[in-house]
Amino acid sequence: MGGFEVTKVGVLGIGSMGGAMSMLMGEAGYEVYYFDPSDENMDQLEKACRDIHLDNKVHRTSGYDDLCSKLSETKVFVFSTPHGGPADKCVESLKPHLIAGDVIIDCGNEHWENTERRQRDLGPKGVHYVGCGVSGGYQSARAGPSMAPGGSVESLEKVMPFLRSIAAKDSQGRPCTIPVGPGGSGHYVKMVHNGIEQGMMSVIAEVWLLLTQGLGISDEEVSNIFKSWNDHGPLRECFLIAIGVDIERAKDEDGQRVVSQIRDKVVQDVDEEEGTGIWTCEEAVARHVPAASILSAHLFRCASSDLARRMKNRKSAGSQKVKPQKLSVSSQEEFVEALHSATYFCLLACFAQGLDLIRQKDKDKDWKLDYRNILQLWRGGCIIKAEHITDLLDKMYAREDHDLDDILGNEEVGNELSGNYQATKKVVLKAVEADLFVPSISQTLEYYKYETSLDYFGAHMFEKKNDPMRGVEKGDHHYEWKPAKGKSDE
Ligand SMILES: NC(=O)C1=CN([C@@H]2O[C@H](COP(=O)(O)OP(=O)(O)OC[C@H]3O[C@@H](n4cnc5c(N)ncnc54)[C@H](OP(=O)(O)O)[C@@H]3O)[C@@H](O)[C@H]2O)C=CC1
Ligand SMILES: O=C(CO)[C@H](O)[C@H](O)COP(=O)(O)O
Repeated sequence: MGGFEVTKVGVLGIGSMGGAMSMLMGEAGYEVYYFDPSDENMDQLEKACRDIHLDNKVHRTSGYDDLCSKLSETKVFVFSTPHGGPADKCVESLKPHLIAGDVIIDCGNEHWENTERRQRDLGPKGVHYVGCGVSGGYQSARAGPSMAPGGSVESLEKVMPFLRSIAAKDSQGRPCTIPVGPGGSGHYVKMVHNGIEQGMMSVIAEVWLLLTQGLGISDEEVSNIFKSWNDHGPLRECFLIAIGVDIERAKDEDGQRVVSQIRDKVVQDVDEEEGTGIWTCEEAVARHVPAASILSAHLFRCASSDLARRMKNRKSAGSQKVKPQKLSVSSQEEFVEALHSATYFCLLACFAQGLDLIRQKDKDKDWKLDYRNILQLWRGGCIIKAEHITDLLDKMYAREDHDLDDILGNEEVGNELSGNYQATKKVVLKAVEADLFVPSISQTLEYYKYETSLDYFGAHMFEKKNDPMRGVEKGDHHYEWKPAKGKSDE
C-alpha cells in the first residue's frame, strides 16, 4: 500500500495494556493521542509520560471529538478496551468522524465474530478494521508485544509496517507479528493462544503442587528446579516456567513469600472479564477437537473461582473427606526428573491441541493460514513462548509431507510424546495415590492414550476391524443389540 505512513495514532482505552502501548508507541517516534473514560487512568499515564519525558509524544485528549481532531487526515486508531460493548461504543463514537482509508486496530481480546461484524459494518465505507490479538501482559505491551493481526489484504498491508515497528522481536531480531489472515483470524489465533496458555498454566501449577506439597521441596529449591528447566532441555526458554522462577522467589516488604499468601481463586472467567478461555473451549467442542488438557484446565479454573462453595462442600463430605498426602517415591531426584518429562509432555500436547483447533477453524473458514508464520508470533513477547517446542513444531511444518490436520500424526511430535508417556503415567499414578490434584496432567495422559488408540467403539453405525481404514465417516454396519418394541409388540 504505497504512500501510507503512520505518524499519529489515537489510542482508546489506556488501562494496563493501552497505557503501556501508548508509551511504547511514543518511544518508537509516533505522536500518540489517547482517551479513556477513567480520569484516574488518564492522570496516571500523563504522570508516567512526564516522568520519563515522553509528554512531548504522548498526549491526553478530552474525548472522541478532540482525539479525532488531533490525528492526520487518514486516521489510525488503536483500541485497548474490554471486549464486546466497550469496543462497540468506541466504534459508534468514532463513526461520525470516520472516512474511507481510516484504520482501526483492535488490540483487545475481542471475540472474532465481533471483529467480523465490525468489518462487515465498516468495510463498505472503506474503513479498515483489523482484529489484532496482543499478547504478553503489560510488561510486553511496554517493551513490545506479540501482535496477531487479521483483516483484509489491503488493511494488513497498511498496518504491517507500523506493527513491525512496535512488536516484540525474537532471539534473532525478527518481529513477532505477521499478517495472520482474513476476517477475525488474528483474534481467533490469539484466542487459541490464551487457551493453550490456560492449559500450560494449569499443568505448571499442578507440577508446582507436586513439588511443594507432594515432595515437601521448599519454594527456593523449586525456583532453582524451574530455572534449570528453563535454562536447557525441552522446556528451554519457556516464559511461563521462567516467571515461575520469579514467582517462587518474590518476597513482600516483610520478607514473606508472596506466593504463599495467595488464595487458590481465579475469578476472571466466571465474571466473564476474560472471554478467551471460555471461547476456546466452546470452539473445541463445536469443531470436535479433543482439546482435553485445555478444557480440563478451564474447568479447574471455574471451580477455583468459588472458594466459599468448596469449603461448604468440604464440610458436607463428613469424615471421609479427601486429604492430600505426601508422595511416596523411592527417589526424589528421579521423580523430579519424571515431573520435568511430564511437564514437557503436557505442554507439547497443549500446543498440539491448540494448533489442531486453529487448523479446523481454518478449514471451515477457508482462511488459508500459514502455520510457520503463526509460530513466529509465539517466538517472543507472548505468554506461551517456549523455544524448544516452537523449534520442534517449526521443523515439523517445514517438512513437506507433514500432516497439517493432525499434529499427533507427525513423527516429530509423536516420538516426543511417546518418549515421555511413561514418566507422565508415573506422575499421574503417584499423584492419584496421594490425592493430589492433577486435572490437566491426567487429562493430557488420557488424551494421548485415546488419541493413539486403535480400539474405538462406534455408536449406532460402526466399522468392523477388517473394513478398509478411512477418515471421520460413519461405518456401514449395524447390530440390533436391543430391538425397539412398543406396547403392541408385547
Ligand atoms: N491485561 C493483560 O495482560 C492483557 C489484556 N489484553 C486485552 O487488552 C484489552 C485491555 O486490557 P487491560 O488493559 O488489561 O484492561 P483494563 O481494564 O486495564 O483497561 C481497559 C480500559 O478501557 C477503558 N474503556 C472502556 N470503555 C472505553 C471506551 N468506550 N472508550 C475508551 N476507553 C474505554 C476502560 O475504562 P474504564 O475502566 O473506565 O471502564 C479501561 O481503562 C482487553 O481486551 C484485554 O482482554 C490482551 C493481552 C493481555
Ligand atoms: O491475554 C493475555 C495474554 O496474552 C493474558 O495473559 C490473559 O488475559 C491473562 O489470562 P488470565 O485470565 O490467566 O489472567
